[in-house]
This record gives sequence, structure tokens and C-alpha cells, in this order.
Amino acid sequence: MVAHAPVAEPTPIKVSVRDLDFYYGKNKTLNSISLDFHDRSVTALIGPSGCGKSTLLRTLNRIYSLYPNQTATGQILLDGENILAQGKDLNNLRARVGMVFQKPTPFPMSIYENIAFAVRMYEKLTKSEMDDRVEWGLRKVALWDEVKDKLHVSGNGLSGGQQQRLCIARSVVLNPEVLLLDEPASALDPISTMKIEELISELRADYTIIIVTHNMQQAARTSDYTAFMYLGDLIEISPTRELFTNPREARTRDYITGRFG
Ligand SMILES: Nc1ncnc2c1ncn2[C@@H]1O[C@H](COP(=O)(O)OP(=O)(O)OP(=O)(O)O)[C@@H](O)[C@H]1O
Repeated sequence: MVAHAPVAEPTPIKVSVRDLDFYYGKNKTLNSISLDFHDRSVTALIGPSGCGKSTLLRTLNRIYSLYPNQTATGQILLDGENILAQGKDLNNLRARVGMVFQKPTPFPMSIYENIAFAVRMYEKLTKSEMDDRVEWGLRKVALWDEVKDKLHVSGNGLSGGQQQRLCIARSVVLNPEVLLLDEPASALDPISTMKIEELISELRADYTIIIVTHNMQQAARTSDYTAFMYLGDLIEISPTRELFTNPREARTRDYITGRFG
């Protein structure tokens, strides 16, 4: 697969993170992070284990709010609106900012119901509207042809890569604006990984995508921008080609050349 050329004209900013601190209990895990995510582009978060990539991702749809003693301070502006503000409608936020996890997590129900169940939480559709939505979602993740004759079979019977695409479909049918992908291919074989990477390249036309990955080649192949994090700090964020060929910071260079991590 060909790596993206760096974006010539940056698209507008979709999500703007300002002075974000994050705490697990009293342990500060993110230190005054500020960065922007551009609309309809892919940003990869890279860095050694434990540097805070997943934590940063988990702030962007407030999923951490489900857990006691996890707190974020600062601002995360989604289209200019601070999602960390008190009284945010978190269900609505999580439809706008969808999330896919490392391990595919289909619900223990049919392929059709995996999607319909997610849609029903937000919308009341007729049976034929729902059929259309399910088909649309499965086509969007290039899964329709593989599953159209077994829609009522359990989603758990699919291969790992198909399950992951089903999970991505479950997010996209809610018409999200942002998609958060937490190492979406790390549990998959090389062919399934390639399909997920191709899918990311296609979805980039419609969504703002933020992907955590341990795999630097994957970051280089799939992303427009790459952010390097280290020990809870954002070290640099640059257009991907620039970060990998001409990093601004010595720590970035050391990491991408394999000197640590
Ligand atoms: N639920 C939790 N409770 C307490 N500390 C946590 C929790 N989750 C993560 N941490 C700590 O927060 C820090 C950042 O973890 P995080 O998972 O965000 O890093 P990461 O860069 O995504 O790591 P990895 O690449 O290994 O997934 C680590 O020190 C980790 O131990």
C-alpha cells in the first residue's frame, strides 16, 4: 500500500485538545497535552508502551467517565464545543465520536442485530429502513458481500478481521464525525490487517480518524499526521512523512530509529 502524501492543504480542525491533564486516581498520566486533529484526515498516535496513547484516545469520547476516579482537566473542543464541560450528553457524544477497540468485541447476537441494536439505541427506524441501514453499514466496511447470505448467524462466528470490520460498521451506522481506533489491527493476521488499513484509507474521506498503533509502518501507511508521545507528554505532532523523515525532536528520532521503546 502506498503511504499518503502529506496533506497539502490542511483540512479544518475538528477536535482541538488544550492543556489536557488526565489522572487515574492521583496518578497524573497526561501532562498538559495540546494538539489539533484535522477533519477528514487520519492522525496516528505512537509512542512506547505506557506513554498515554490509549488514555488520550479515551478522553476524546469521555469513555473514561464510566470509571470511578478517572478525571480529565483542560479542554477538548469538538467543533469548538468543550466536551469536558459539565452536563454533556455523553450518549450523544459517543455516537458522534465512535470507538473501536483492540480486540474485536461483537455483541453475542447475529450480524444483523449487532448493527440494528446499536442503531436502535439512537433512532426509531422501520424494518425496511433498518434493513437498508444494516446493508449500508456493512457495505461501508466492505463486509456486505462476505456476510449478506448469513446476516442472522452469530457475529462471533466471523473471522477476527471480519469481526473487527463488523465493529467498525457498528460505529459508522450511527453517522459519527470522529472515529477512534485503538490498535484495531494488532490482534489480526497480516491479510486482515491489510484490509483494515485499506478500510481506514477509504473511511478517511468521511470521518476524522484517530488511530493508536504500535506499528510504525502502519502509522506511516495509514495516517496524514503522526503524534509521538512519551511518558504522558506530547513530544511532537507533524505531517506523517515529515515526522518519519525529518523529526523535529531528538526523542522522536530515537524512537522511530528503534533506539528505545
Ligand atoms: N485503569 C488504569 N488505572 C490506573 N492506571 C492506568 C490505567 N490504565 C492505564 N494506566 C496507566 O496510565 C499510563 C498510560 O497508559 P496507556 O494505556 O494510556 O498507555 P499506552 O501508551 O496506550 O500503552 P500501550 O501501548 O501499552 O497500550 C500507564 O502508566 C498505565 O499504567
